[in-house]
Amino acid sequence: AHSQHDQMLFEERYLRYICPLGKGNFGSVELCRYDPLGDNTGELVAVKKLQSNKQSNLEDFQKEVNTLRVLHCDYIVKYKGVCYSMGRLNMSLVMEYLPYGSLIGYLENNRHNINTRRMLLFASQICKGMEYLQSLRYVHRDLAARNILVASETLVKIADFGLTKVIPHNKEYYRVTHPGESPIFWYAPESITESRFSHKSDVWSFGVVLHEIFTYCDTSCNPKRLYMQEIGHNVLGTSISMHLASLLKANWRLPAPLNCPPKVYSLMRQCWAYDFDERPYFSTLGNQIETIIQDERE
Ligand SMILES: CCc1cc(O)ccc1-c1ccc2c(C(=O)Nc3ccc(C)nc3)n[nH]c2c1
Repeated sequence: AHSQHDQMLFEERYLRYICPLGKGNFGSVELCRYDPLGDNTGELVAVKKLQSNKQSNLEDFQKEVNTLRVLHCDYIVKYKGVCYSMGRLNMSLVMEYLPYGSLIGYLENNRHNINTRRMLLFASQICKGMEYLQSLRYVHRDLAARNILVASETLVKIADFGLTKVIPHNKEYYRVTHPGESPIFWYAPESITESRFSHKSDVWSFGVVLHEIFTYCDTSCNPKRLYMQEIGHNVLGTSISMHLASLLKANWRLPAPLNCPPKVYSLMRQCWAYDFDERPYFSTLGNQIETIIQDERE
């Protein structure tokens, strides 16, 4: 059991704003120091302010907190608590601060001293984090390098559970009614065409994350750009997602990244099996990655 202090309540008056951490994918996230002693010895935390306190946002926010509160895994960004301000009208989510930021920036800025083994280490950690999420019947639905944070030179963690859903016990998948702004270039075919999300659609997205890692998140060959080159930039008529779905149905896949070991590209292709039943589980993916790491060591 976890002691009560785990669900810490952060008092707004001790939460010192330092700087913005990025508008990006997480909503507006700020770096703060929680400094009750007022001597700058308090811990650094990442704080996401709840957008306008529209009732719907409040419910979504509460859902995100409830999702996060139960997650305890070395490869998932730790939930620290909430901060209420203006009475209980406004809420902020307080998470552990990861000092190296998103995996995208880290790979782009450090590509010259990141070798295949470190890339595979990151991949195996994401695999373990996803295996843990699945054990709780969570489907992440937005697994992408932008949602992976770097804790240290040898540790990455899965972040941003704003889209995570729990699969009902009597079903194998989650159907989304309001796809909203969808990251379709990370989506499995069944997610594009039927809004069907499952552990196996997360596996598809993991394959795209592998591709991002082995291209050092180079914007010149990111998934969206490669797919759009193939689809053609001046597509009219049917929506881009329909073009993408037919491209995948025709068995076109993202090409092997430069210098990507064949065994790693074969892992990606397994994740991109059109039929979700043929895609591997995160457990088998993790074992295959460990084996490749061993081979790289020899
Ligand atoms: C609170 C929002 C949230 C919500 C959720 O559900 C899961 C994770 C997070 C989250 C999002 C971002 C961060 C960050 C960071 O952005 N760190 C950094 C460090 C250095 C640089 C340059 N940029 C950036 N650290 N911990 C973070 C937790």
